[in-house]
Amino acid sequence: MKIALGSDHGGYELKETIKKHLEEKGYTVMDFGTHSESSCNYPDFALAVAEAVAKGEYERGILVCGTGIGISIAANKVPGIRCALVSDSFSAKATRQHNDSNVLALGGRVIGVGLALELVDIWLAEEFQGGRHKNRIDLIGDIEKKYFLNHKC
Ligand SMILES: O=C[C@H](O)[C@H](O)[C@H](O)COP(=O)(O)O
Repeated sequence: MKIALGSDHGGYELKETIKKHLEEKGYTVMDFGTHSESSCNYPDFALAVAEAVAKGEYERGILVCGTGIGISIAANKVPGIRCALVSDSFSAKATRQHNDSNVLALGGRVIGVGLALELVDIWLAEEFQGGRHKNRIDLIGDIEKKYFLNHKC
């Protein structure tokens, strides 16, 4: 599985730890930055990762900012992106099973490394259940069509 990673300065340290963890597990990882703890703007990295996932260049994306909130809000503006901000294992599992989330957002200033890596592993392993959940994903797609009719990545 090919995974796109991104963060701002608030998520930089955790993003680096996640990158090492995923590489050790044999995943192909592309780091879209940021590449230091210097202050930067999370929408830039959300856009880069979200577009790469929306275009199908990467199967999943993982984004980290201080809280995970800003970067998830920004990623969810890209049509086709279902970015889930997660800080517990039940939600990590459920958002794959029910929402078919294709981007995971984490808060580097919120959760510890141990929990973050556990959430990443759960989220990457879990499958979408389809069925009634597929209908709801299609309804989300309808909302995108209503507002982004002329948009192309
Ligand atoms: O939702 C936004 C993120 O948590 C950012 O990482 C945060 O706002 C950055 O804050 P600061 O510029 O004060 O480090």
